[in-house]
This record gives sequence, structure tokens and C-alpha cells, in this order.
Amino acid sequence: MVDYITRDGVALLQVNNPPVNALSHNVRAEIKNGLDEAGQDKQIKAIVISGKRSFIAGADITEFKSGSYSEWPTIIDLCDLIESSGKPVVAAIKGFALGGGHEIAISCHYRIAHEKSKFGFPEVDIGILPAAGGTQRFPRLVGLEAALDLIPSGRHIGAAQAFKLGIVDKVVRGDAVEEAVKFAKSIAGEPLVDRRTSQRPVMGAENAVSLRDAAVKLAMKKKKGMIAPIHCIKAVMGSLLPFEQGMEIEASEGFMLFTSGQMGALQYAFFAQRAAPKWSLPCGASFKTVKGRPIRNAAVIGAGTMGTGIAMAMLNAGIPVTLVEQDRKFLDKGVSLLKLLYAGSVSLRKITQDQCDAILSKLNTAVGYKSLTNVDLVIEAVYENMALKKQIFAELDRICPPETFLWTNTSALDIDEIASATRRPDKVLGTHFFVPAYHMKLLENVRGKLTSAETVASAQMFGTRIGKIPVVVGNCHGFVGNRMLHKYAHESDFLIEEGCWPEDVDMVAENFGLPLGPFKVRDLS
Ligand SMILES: CC/C=C\C/C=C/C(=O)SCCNC(=O)CCNC(=O)[C@H](O)C(C)(C)COP(=O)(O)OP(=O)(O)OC[C@H]1O[C@@H](n2cnc3c(N)ncnc32)[C@H](O)[C@@H]1OP(=O)(O)O
Repeated sequence: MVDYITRDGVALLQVNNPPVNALSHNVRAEIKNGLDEAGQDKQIKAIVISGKRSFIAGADITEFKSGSYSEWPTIIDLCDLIESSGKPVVAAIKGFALGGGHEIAISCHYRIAHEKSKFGFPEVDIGILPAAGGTQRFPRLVGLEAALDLIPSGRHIGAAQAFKLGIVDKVVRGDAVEEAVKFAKSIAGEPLVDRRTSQRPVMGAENAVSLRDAAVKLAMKKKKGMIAPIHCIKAVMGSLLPFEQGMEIEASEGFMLFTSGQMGALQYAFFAQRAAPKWSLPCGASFKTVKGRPIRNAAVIGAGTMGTGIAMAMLNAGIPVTLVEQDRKFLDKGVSLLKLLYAGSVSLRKITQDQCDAILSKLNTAVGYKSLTNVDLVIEAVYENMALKKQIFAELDRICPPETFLWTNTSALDIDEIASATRRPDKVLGTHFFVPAYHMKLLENVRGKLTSAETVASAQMFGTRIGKIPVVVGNCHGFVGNRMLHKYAHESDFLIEEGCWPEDVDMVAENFGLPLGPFKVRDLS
């Protein structure tokens, strides 16, 4: 799990724990053994820590449930061992240095990073904080302001910004490991006193109160209902005390999170989101046995809210889209809406004007279905009317090539009945997008009784490609999402009957952490 390689007086400890080099107990034990071996070997003058393929994505999240994250050596022990090493330790970073991996990196005496590497403390999003000294060392490396920005937000940054902030000592284009080995040789024997992060003062301490208040305000706005950001902020503020005392604050803030229900729920969600795109059918088919067909181009029928949203989701992923309406007036309205949304993204600087132009260059429009003779996929997104949908599917079936997938955006209608209007029921599937379709992550892929495994595989692949979390569901009224939503909507309605105002119900739901309250969602639909 950790290869120990010696190179001309340098010991290279290379973590090899696929898929993401998480710091599982065995990995930690082997890093410790490697550090001990390198420390004892008189021939070794410096140490490089790196990862095969990528650096280290953090603690092994499964260990927070099992409890083995706290078994010796912990990540805290490793960080202390690395920092106090008498021989210089250099982190060679490519790929991800996240969470505990980032904490290991900032405990090293130097950091050499590939230009495409990424840094971050995503702990906040799984309900915890950087509990291996990260809340204490990071402010000492980058200052209070940047630490209060990056730790409670969990935001990833690239190598260039990491260099600007002082996280990284050198950014390289070539092989970060080779550069780090070369660098380690060049600094062997130099004093390390000012290279130990825990010994540094925290910059920006004079503005501590205003920086803290601003961070709390932002966290309450951006991460509504989450307790971890506030504990992160409290722990970072502890860095204004001497290091040992700050570590105690980190531990006590961490303890509250490690024993919270939110930690369990968010870590459940972490694994559930990764499990959802995997699928298997009663016949045994899964991604292991069936390959999906990539979608090279697509058409969307209907330029209303759902149709334009779905078209945007595809355009954002670089898939050329033809937006189709039966009437030029509706088509123009849809295109104007779509352009307005992209113009908004430009003015908010989410994309540049050039990127906007490139995206829109992949948008075509058509009145009627005649031009759909060369598309891999058609997604129908007209209003929920079975007779209309069947009529459209019958017509599409006549015009589109036999291999074209015909999918329907419906939140409740029977996929089998829609498929019965075609001669290709195996290629018919429901794609239930949620409003706004260009933004919401969930995509229910509804399998009818004749939908083929290849169609399911293609829809799951497609969902991931357009940045959704696709999940295969059965064909029943309301599928899964709306069956859950209906209960939630009923309870919200009862509250109105009992005298609450819709805006009050929305406010409570939003303060709990939902992006939009139930009545605002209904206004959008
Ligand atoms: C005593 C001190 C205690 C604590 C201090 C430290 C705390 C931490 O470090 S908490 C962990 C912080 N790190 C993260 O939260 C990173 C989580 N991972 C990711 O964000 C992503 O996986 C990635 C950006 C690193 C890579 O993304 P991608 O290439 O899209 O891969 P997947 O997300 O699909 O993941 C692939 C595979 O790996 C599993 N996995 C990912 N990270 C972890 C992890 N940290 N621990 C355990 N397992 C992890 C993920 O579930 C996928 O598994 P399957 O293929 O089985 O689905």
C-alpha cells in the first residue's frame, strides 16, 4: 500500500491505495514504517511523500463509522511525525491533496505540485472538520483570512492559487515526483526550523473578529442548516492560541461533530451518491456486462421550462442539441429564455463570453420533427398528457433512425404505454429531470418492462456525462422522487390549513438546509 523506494540518498514513500489513496489504517501504518526506516537509515538524507496516480484524497471515510480512523497511528500522529522529522520531508503532489491528504502535505517541510493538482478541505461537506491539525497548521501557512475561506467552504483550489497563498513552494509542469526528488537532494542538510508549519505565527490575527464574523455570516448563507462550518470556524479561531492549545480546541470542536447525527447522514449521502449511478437488472445485466452507447448529438422536443433546462444540461456538457417546437413563436421564446440564462452566467462570471458563444454554437433549432433523421437521442419534454406524448412518439418512431433512443421527460406517466406507440419499446425510457433541469443533480431513469439493458446503460452513462446523479427506478406512478415529494407536499399543505403562510413554511425548510422551500418549488413547476 505504500512503496518504499530509495533514490540516491532520498527515500520515496509512494502511497498506492486505489482508487483515491485514502489514508486507511494499513496505509497509515506503512507510512509510519517508511518514515521510521528512512529516519534510521544513515544513507537517507531526505524523504519524499507522493502518491501513485494521485496524491492522497484524505481519510478513509468508511473508518469514521467503523471507528478505526482513531487507531494508532492516526493521521494526527503521522502529521506530527512528519513535521518533527530531523530529515527534510517534501510532498510531491499530483492529482488531489484533500482533507487528511492536504494535512499530510502541509505537515511536510516543502511542497512541490503539478500544475493540474487540486487542494482542499472537503471535510465540512461530510460533517466533520480537518481534525489532524489542519485547522491549526493551515492558518499558520496561509493566514487567517484564507483559512476562514477555504476550511468552512470546503472549496477546492488549483495549484496556481495554492502557490499564491503559500501552500505550495513550487509548481511544475513535468513529473512532480522527479522534481521533488531532485529538490529534496538539493535541500538535504539545511536547517528545518522555519519550515515547521506549527511553529509559525498566524497572519491576519489583528482582524480576527471581523474575519470570524464575516465567515460565520457566509457559512450560514451558503451552508444552511449545517453545523460543521461553524465548528470549523471555531477551531480555526483556536489557531490564534499557541499550537498545543489550538489542537485541544480542534479536538473538542471535532468531538461534537464526530458524535453528531449530521456526520452520519452526510457520509451516508457521500456513498449513496456514488452508489446511485451503478445499476443492475433482475436479468443480471449491469455496467460489468453491458456497455452503453455514447450520445454524440440529441434533440429535445418542447421549448418550455423543462425542455430548455434539459437542452442546457446537454449543451453544458458539450453535446450538440436541436431544440424542437411545433410553433416558431414557442421556439423563439424558449431560445430567448435559454440565451438569457447564459447571459446571466456571463454577467455573474460563471462563464466567459467566449465560453457562452462556444456553448450556443452547438444549439440548433427546428420547427417540426422532419430534420431528426440523424440524432442518437431524442428527449421529449412536452407537458404531461399521455395522448400527446403517444402521438409524438409514434411520429418520432417514423422519422428517426431505428437505433435512435426515444426518451420521455415525465414525472409520473406510464413509460410502457408511451413505448407502445413505437416499434422500438426497447429504446424507450423515462428521464425524469427536476426543475431547474440545468441545475438539479438528480435524474431518475425510468425503466419500462421492455427497455433494454443497453438503453439503461446508455441513460446512466448519459446522466453522469451531463453532471447528474442518475438512478435507475421502476415504472410506477410518481416513480421514487415524486412519491417522496408527495408526502412532503401534503405535510406542507396541512401547515397552510393549520394557519401558516407559504413563505413561513418555505423559510423553515430553507433554514433546515433545503435550497428552496416546497412552495417556491411549486411556483417553478
Ligand atoms: C484523526 C483525524 C481525522 C480526520 C481528518 C481527516 C479527515 C478527512 O480527510 S475526511 C476525507 C476528506 N476527503 C474527501 O472528502 C474526498 C472525498 N473524495 C472525493 O471528493 C472524490 O472521490 C475525489 C475528488 C477524490 C475523486 O473523484 P472521482 O474521481 O469522481 O471518484 P469518486 O468520487 O467516484 O470516488 C471513487 C471511489 O473512491 C471512493 N472514495 C473516494 N474518496 C474516498 C475516501 N476519502 N474514503 C473512502 N472512499 C473514498 C468512492 O466512494 C468511490 O468508491 P466506489 O468506486 O466504490 O463507488
